[in-house]
Amino acid sequence: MKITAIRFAKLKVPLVTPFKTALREVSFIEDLVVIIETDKGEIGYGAAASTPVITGDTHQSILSVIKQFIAPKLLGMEIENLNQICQVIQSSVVANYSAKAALELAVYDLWGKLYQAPLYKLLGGGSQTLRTDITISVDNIDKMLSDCALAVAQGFDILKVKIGNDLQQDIERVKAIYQDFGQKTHIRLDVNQGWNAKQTVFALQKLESLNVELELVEQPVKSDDFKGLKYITERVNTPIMADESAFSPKQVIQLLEQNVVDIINIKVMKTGGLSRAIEIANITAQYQAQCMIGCMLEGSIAVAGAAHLASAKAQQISKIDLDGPALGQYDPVQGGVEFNGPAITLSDGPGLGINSIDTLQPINDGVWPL
Ligand SMILES: C[C@H](N)C(=O)N[C@H](CCC(=O)O)C(=O)O
Ligand SMILES: [Mg+2]
Repeated sequence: MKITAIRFAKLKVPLVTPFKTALREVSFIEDLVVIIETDKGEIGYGAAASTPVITGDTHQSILSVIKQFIAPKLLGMEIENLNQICQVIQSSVVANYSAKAALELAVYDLWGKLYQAPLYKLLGGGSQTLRTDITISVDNIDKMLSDCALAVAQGFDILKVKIGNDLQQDIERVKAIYQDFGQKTHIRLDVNQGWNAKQTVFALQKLESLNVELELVEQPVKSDDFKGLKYITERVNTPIMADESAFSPKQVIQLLEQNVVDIINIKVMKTGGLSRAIEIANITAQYQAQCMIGCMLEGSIAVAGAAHLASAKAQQISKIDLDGPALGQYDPVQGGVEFNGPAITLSDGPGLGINSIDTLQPINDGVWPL
């Protein structure tokens, strides 16, 4: 099965409530969809989110990097040579991880179709169902409490609470949420780089002294502040997780080798797809460190890839933050992953298991080669 062309489209889904973090605020899930065509008539789906404040990638940059630097090298390649294709994708250009992720996802989808098996089975096998947390956007305390109540009513028992835009208010937000929901849910915090090291130690020691039990705190300080992360990890009992600091296998080795953090958040938009995500999951296992599979605010095409990986790598990946599609008003993708509250069910169809996609908006000039 040979790669013959690549098509591009956009997919836009309105959110139930605006997604607000210390880094950005958005009201839609917007994916650039990549469709790889083959000489056998099979197509593979991949997708990428635009998160310039985290990856530096936009839909425009993803599209031009694929067309200009990567796609010309993929034309004619055999899907059965999966590792070789991933190597070409990874080495065609530096960085641009979201572009690489979208392409790798579509290639892995086709690999499953070639062997007529769901991806999680080809990757080693695992459970067909997973449980995700849900994100609570940073907002005023009343809105955050009502969002938590809604999430709990929908069956979620792990809340990923966004904070990081005001230290004192953040402490009050966490205290209020813990008071109302701390007994019935696990609470994760994601600061999205909003604090510095001393502020983090102050806030977490304060919360610990009040017996506020947090499952983990994600990326409290700037992505390049490894010294700050280590300073925090050495001074608090709450587990510290790296997100924006952990893109590459090399960074993950440094983070774990030097005891900079306790946990790693793997996202395919940061690793450049599944091949490096697998590599990082294996590295965390070597260090006997825990890891999470996470997502950007992205729809269910890319999340399906991450979910198949999480299923097959359940020994390494113990925490799941794949709630992107659950935050949308609807899911235009049929097959793939199905959400029912916190439960994610993987399709048993081949590859990612996607059957069809509604409301795809083709992009002008969005076919390669033209
Ligand atoms: C959606 C997911 N639960 C999440 O919170 N991801 C964020 C980044 C999302 C974005 O800005 O698109 C994270 O873990 O930092
Ligand atoms: Mg994060």
